[in-house]
Formats: sequence, C-alpha cells, structure tokens
Amino acid sequence: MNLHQNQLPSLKESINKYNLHAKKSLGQHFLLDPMINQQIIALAGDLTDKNVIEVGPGPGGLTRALLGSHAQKIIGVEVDQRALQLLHELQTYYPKRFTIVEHDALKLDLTTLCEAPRQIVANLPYNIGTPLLLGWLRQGQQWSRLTLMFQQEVAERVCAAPNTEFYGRLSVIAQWVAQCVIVKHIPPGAFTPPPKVYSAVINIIPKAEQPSADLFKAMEKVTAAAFGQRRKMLKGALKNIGGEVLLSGANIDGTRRAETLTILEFDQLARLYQQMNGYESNLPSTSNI
Ligand SMILES: C[S@@+](CC[C@H](N)C(=O)[O-])C[C@H]1O[C@@H](n2cnc3c(N)ncnc32)[C@H](O)[C@@H]1O
Repeated sequence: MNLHQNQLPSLKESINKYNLHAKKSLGQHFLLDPMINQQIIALAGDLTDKNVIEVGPGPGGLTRALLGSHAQKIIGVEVDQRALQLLHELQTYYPKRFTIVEHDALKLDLTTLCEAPRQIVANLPYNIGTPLLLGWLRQGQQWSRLTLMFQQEVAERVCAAPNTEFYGRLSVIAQWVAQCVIVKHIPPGAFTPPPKVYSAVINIIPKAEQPSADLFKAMEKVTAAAFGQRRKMLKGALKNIGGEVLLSGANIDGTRRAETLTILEFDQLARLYQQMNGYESNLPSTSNI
C-alpha cells in the first residue's frame, strides 16, 4: 500500500458520494460485505501474475478485494455512468494495476482487453448472465478460469447432471467444454437490495481439449432441437435435423428423452451432425470431453 492508498475512502463513503443506489434495469444487486468478497476472490484460485477482468464492478466491493490480491492487472467493464465515476476515482489509487473500460460486456470481446493468462471474476448482472457465459464458453482456453456469481437456479442449470430437474442445454454445453462446480451459496440478505432468490458462485475451468467452432455450432443446433421439445422422444424432437440417422449412428434409442442423454452421447450426436452437414472434422477424440 502506498501513502495515497491510506486516504482511500471506504466503500460506503464512495457509494454515498456518488449516490449509487441499485437500478433494477441493470440487474444490480450489490455485494458490499468485504468478508464475502474476500471469500469469492479466494475461490478464484491463485491470481498471482494473472490478468483479471471483472464484469460489472458497480460500487467496487469485489473490485477492492481483487485489488488486494496478487493479480497483475484488474480490468473492470461497466456501463452504469454513476458507477463509472466512482470507479474512476478508485482507479486514481491504483493507477498501474486497475483499468476501467466503459462498454457493454455483451458487445465486447473481453479477450482483447489483456494478455493471457486471464480470468473473469464477476457478480454478474442477473438479466444477462446466461448469454455472457455462453459467449465465454465459446472462447474455451482463452480463459484460465471463470469465477462467476449467478442466481442459484442458473448455477444449478450449469452444473446439473442428466436425469435431474435442471439438466438442459446450458448444462450440456458448459460441462462439455469445461469443469463446472458450484463452490459457494450466498443468501439474499448478503446483497443490497436483496434479490428474491439465493445466489451461487461457480468455478468454470475450460478443458484442455476444445471443440472447433464448427463442432460447437453443431452442438448448439443438436441441443436446441433436443431440449426445445424436452417432453418429446428424441426421434420426434430431432426429426427436422436428421434425427433418424443421428440416433442410429450414435446407437441411441429414439424413444429416450433429451434429459436422459449423457454429455458423451450429446458429443457423439454433435459430431455426427457436423459430419452430415459437411463440416470439416479436425477434432479431439470424444474420450476427453
Ligand atoms: C449484480 S451487479 C454487481 C455489482 C458489483 N460487482 C457487486 O458485486 O456489488 C451487476 C453489475 O453489472 C453492471 N452491468 C449491467 N449490465 C452490464 C453490461 N451489459 N455490461 C457491463 N456491465 C453491466 C451493472 O451496472 C452492475 O454494476
């Protein structure tokens, strides 16, 4: 800590100064408890020499915990003008390590913001958590790890096993390309204002072998068809995308339903779909996925 940092206003003082009350339209539920923010940073693993992007730093509670870690650089991406003013003030205390980017995270390729090794640590805006995650999953090993807070139901969907209530498209795609583990549950009362539901932090670590962009698209197509009509048998649900050939090629009984298929079975269907549609097959073996 340098001399200047001794004069850093407290989180509460900063929030009052910039009159930063939470806006629903921006999915804002602030996490202001320094202990919980420290615990989340600890769950992100060893940040030494890593570049960390925080999506939606807001008032900066999690950001302050990140600034106290050994991360090399911290880059905050935020859209809220009031929060941006507050963050620019915080930045004056950490001019070398902390950068603020004013941008919609959905419209920005975050990998362009810093060199690898890079991680994302974020308490995500509730309304856009899923599309943000899907975009980062497509980027595979560009990321060493994602430590993300979602509404608990979304976190459960990401990590669900076959034949369970929450197993669906997001579970298949996420667990196909990454190891996904819920590492912490956080009650509504920890947030300002409290959301209606529990939240959960997930650690997502991309696997060493990643599908090509074409295979990823094939998986999106197959899972959309299969889970689009999840009550239907697969032979019906996959009819419009050549289900009969796919199912016999993968040796899967067409009377089964999507929620019973393992990730490996979906992987086989996606590869067959990719081959049937003439994509090039420069792919890792299925055994590692
Ligand atoms: C759930 S709040 C978390 C705030 C803060 N990190 C915390 O934990 O207290 C989500 C944050 O994401 C920001 N946000 C909302 N939409 C965004 C977008 N499209 N791109 C970047 N940030 C966004 C909000 O302004 C808000 O600061």
